[in-house]
Amino acid sequence: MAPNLERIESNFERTNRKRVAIIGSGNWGSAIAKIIGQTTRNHQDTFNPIVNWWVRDQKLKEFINNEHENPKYLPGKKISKNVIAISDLVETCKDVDVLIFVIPHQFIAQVCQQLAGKLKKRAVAISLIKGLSINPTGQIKLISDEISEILGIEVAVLMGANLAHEVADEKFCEATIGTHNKENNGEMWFKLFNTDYFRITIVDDAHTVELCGALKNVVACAAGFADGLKIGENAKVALIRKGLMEIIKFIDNFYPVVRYETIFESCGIADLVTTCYGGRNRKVCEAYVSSNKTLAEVEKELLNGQSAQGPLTAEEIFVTLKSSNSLEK
Ligand SMILES: NC(=O)c1ccc[n+]([C@@H]2O[C@H](COP(=O)([O-])OP(=O)(O)OC[C@H]3O[C@@H](n4cnc5c(N)ncnc54)[C@H](O)[C@@H]3O)[C@@H](O)[C@H]2O)c1
Ligand SMILES: O=P(O)(O)OC[C@H](O)CO
Repeated sequence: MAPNLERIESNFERTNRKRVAIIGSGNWGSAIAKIIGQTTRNHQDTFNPIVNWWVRDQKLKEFINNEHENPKYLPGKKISKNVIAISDLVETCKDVDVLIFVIPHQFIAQVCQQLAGKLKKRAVAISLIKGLSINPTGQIKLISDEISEILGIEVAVLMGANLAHEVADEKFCEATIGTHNKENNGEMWFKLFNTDYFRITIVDDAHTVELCGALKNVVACAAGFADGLKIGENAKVALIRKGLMEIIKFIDNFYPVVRYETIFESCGIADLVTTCYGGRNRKVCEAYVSSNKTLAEVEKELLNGQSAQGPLTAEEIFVTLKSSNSLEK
């Protein structure tokens, strides 16, 4: 660590300011690291500005700590020097008060299991992960619930119309934080994420926020198919509208907690629309339906190690619907 950073850190070690760790260094993880680098420096009354960042790959970690940029997942965007890449997961999260989970959803269980019993007692977390988990009997589980069960900590969620490359360019957007009780940590989450170009709204409706974020990826796949098949803009929008109705029906059925006003926040219709026009799920599914390649092949060719979450989520939902006899003939 550079000597000036050591000095800053030792000053803050003596205070109660919260230590933050980011778990995930992909496309969104890197855009978020850029924001958190800024907000923790801007709010040194609340946060220790030295942020731990889990970067699995050793070479990538070294490059990031020298150049302050993630060349694989977010090339050309500088991340502030107070965000320190660490390749050991447990070391990244040691003595940390606030954990930000931002990895593709298929890896969350194995990552959390490595951290079980090793976190600070009063740590809290937020999940930026858009996806679902499924248990052996075919029932879906929210990723935030999975994190909470494995680690025994409170978990909020952040979802929204947030294409990572636009956020990294500091183009204006909104995002929704879903909490279970915003009196608890709402102010802290706002300070940690809100900037002049990344505008946060907080709602006490974490389940709806998270389900909107996960389910819109499936509709985005359908939008990609529509583009690949060239069925026209009117038909594509009809599909998005019907997709939204399906999302609401699914939430009503499996998590009857839906608050309709939450659908009108950034996590709802806005994210659905942005993903169906500018997202990776759309792109991968358009290429898939226009070629003879498998989804895995097009994902590899187009995304360079990034992960489209929609196809996996579609599979998880299919299993859930089948096991609950909810599939329409
Ligand atoms: N990219 C976006 O525009 C965007 C925006 C909002 C939300 N999200 C959501 O954020 C989540 C993370 O997306 P992302 O874009 O940062 O990731 P990504 O799609 O770029 O995937 C790369 C990440 O996966 C990790 N990874 C690969 N193999 C792994 C393994 N075996 N174990 C653990 N981690 C592994 C890599 O280290 C890297 O952090 C997803 O749920 C996504 O839907 C993405
Ligand atoms: O690129 P996608 O399809 O994973 O979507 C990215 C974000 O979720 C858009 O908000």
